Amino acid sequence: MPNTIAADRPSDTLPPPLRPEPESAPLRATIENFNFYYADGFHAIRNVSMPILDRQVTALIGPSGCGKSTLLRALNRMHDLYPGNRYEGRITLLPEGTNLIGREMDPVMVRLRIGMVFQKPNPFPKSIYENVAAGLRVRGISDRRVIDEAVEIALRRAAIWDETKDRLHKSAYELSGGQQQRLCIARALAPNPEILLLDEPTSALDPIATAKIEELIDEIGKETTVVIVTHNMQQASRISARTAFMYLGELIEFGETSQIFTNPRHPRTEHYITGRYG
Ligand SMILES: Nc1ncnc2c1ncn2[C@@H]1O[C@H](COP(=O)(O)OP(=O)(O)OP(=O)(O)O)[C@@H](O)[C@H]1O
Repeated sequence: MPNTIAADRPSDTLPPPLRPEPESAPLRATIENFNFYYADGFHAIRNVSMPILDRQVTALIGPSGCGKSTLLRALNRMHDLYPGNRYEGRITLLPEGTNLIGREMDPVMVRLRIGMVFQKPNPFPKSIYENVAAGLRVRGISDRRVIDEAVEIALRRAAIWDETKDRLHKSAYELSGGQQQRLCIARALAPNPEILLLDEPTSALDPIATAKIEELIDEIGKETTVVIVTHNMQQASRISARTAFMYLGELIEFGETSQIFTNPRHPRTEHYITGRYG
């Protein structure tokens, strides 16, 4: 029972985190020696380096409080909405090589390029159509035909076109929770984000709505780079190509999802996926 032996060891005798192996698959971004400090000085992310594969789904997993959401929110500079938070290191968007956390990079521009969907569906108090059109209007697109087309494409990609095409001008609040979350995914997809961030997008949904969103993420991930935070390990194993396991702000292990779940190399990863803590 190697698990038991490892679990009984004092934590400071466990091996150090494993550095990710070099990737041969095309990359959309790289995170290098990334540290994040909240305004109160708390060092929430500790020297994380990992790749983000192009047009694949990358899952961030780990016990509550390990820093998954903090890392995700760094990718679109959400932390800049609160003064005093501090980034260190580099997050490079490829192929152009822009440092997303560089001082010269306007956080508002980053948020326009990197879309995000939150845990609870949060449609605007507007029509279904206007929710999806909102991101296009912010980017200065006003041609009605262009917007009509983009709204339809985004609703189709979010697998909610059939349910909404006859009531596009009705309030988004008339949709069910699962439909509202698919609408939020459509809203995030409409401007063609370079990366789509999903922060536990199914945690407020029932199993049927969850299954629909998982199918959807699987499809979206074929064309768009997706990073998802999830507590649900079955979800991570079903929909992601790569998994990053975090613990106390550190990246303990990163690898192919099948390897992480069937043959984890670090004892902490093994303890987590076998349900020893979390
Ligand atoms: N605004 C903040 N100021 C200071 N510390 C914070 C702040 N927000 C989060 N933290 C701390 O940062 C650490 C990481 O939090 P984070 O929300 O990223 O974890 P998580 O892995 O996403 O957790 P969960 O799965 O519970 O959502 C936690 O210790 C948390 O208490």
